[in-house]
Amino acid sequence: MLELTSTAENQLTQISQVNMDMFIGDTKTGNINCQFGVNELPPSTNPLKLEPQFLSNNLANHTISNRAISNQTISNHTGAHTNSSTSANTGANKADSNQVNTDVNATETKLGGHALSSLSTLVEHIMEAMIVVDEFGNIQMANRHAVSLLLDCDKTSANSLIGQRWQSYLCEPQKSHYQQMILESRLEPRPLNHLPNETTLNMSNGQTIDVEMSVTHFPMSEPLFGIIIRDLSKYRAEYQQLYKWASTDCLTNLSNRRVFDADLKHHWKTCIEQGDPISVLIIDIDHFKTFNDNHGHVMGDRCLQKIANAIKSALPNEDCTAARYGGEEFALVMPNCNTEEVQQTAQLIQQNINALTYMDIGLDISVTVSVSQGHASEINGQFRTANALLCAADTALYRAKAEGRNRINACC
Ligand SMILES: Nc1nc2c(ncn2[C@@H]2O[C@H](COP(=O)(O)OP(=O)(O)OP(=O)(O)O)[C@@H](O)[C@H]2O)c(=O)[nH]1
Repeated sequence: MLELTSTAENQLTQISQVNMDMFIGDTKTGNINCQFGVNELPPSTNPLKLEPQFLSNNLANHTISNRAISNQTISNHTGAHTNSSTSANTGANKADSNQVNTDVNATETKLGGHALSSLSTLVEHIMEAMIVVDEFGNIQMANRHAVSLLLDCDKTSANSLIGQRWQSYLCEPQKSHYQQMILESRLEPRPLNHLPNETTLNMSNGQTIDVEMSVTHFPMSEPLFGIIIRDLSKYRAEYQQLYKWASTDCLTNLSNRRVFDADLKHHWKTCIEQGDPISVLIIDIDHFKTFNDNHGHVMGDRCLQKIANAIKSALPNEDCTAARYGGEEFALVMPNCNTEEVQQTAQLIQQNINALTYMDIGLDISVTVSVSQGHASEINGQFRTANALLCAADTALYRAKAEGRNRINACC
């Protein structure tokens, strides 16, 4: 467990204090009071309205300062970090280390280094992937969580990200969007700030990851943006698993009744609005109670799975939904399908099911199963609601049963 040194603790206190001052500002004038260092803008000057000359000079100094501060902060913590600068204890690097500390002192006075070093400490210790970018999107600070996420590597130093362009990790259209927002935030006092948004990032290994990203504008003498990135891959995978469980019939892997009802409602609305036909087909296994009684429920379950596969393989296109409607009953929503097309699908289903054998599940070659089917189609305003269409298909099925089973009946 990493312990904060007293210096780091002081720095964190300072940044919270400084940030409060910065964000609260002068309530009377509306100006943001920025009190970072003696050479910075006077408190009454809005730090975002800077002369270009000042910005570029400041940026150059600031870049040095961040690297130096980052190195200094890291070297403050003995042994806890794997960073190239931790080798500063060896003789060869001692001179560099001293030079770094001198740089820090020089630039701290100029830029209000307390706030920057506090920010650097915050970035280093926060338990989220965090980077800080300048107004051009150049990464000025990064922590190990950010390296692990963006570079997909736990062993690389946080410095590997420094100087890279944050935009290169973004996908379009977000890339252009942020580019524009960053540019605008430089021209006028409209800080780029937002709560966590879902987006997709390009990783250095060429893969993409779904993340949640928030951006916080730090109104320093030159704008800095703190970006916190949270990997959503794990939550996405969990969500997809939960969605599958909530929408699929676990025995047959077809959609469940909830999805059927939702799809019927959705497709009904779309087809009616566009003047397209829509059909419903209901399929019910004949004498399934007898099958169960003769062969047992376990075999009955295997039979349901085989019938579901036979139905699935007869679907004319991916827009159609095949669902287990209940017990031994299945239903299809078929958008953009007229009476002829639903009749053809029903015939294919009947052929597939009549051709099934059950030897693969250990039953005799003589065992067969048939289904009865009823369908109805909305073409020219026959039905007022989706439910009326469903009821008509059910009535057609009832007649198919009544007329002897193993047949297809169309609603007329
Ligand atoms: N094995 C198994 N059987 C089920 C499942 N769901 C419903 N059943 C059975 O399906 C049978 C349905 O029986 P009935 O409603 O009388 O219908 P049927 O015997 O197919 O007769 P008809 O529909 O009139 O041809 C019952 O025996 C239920 O136990 C299931 O998930 N697994």
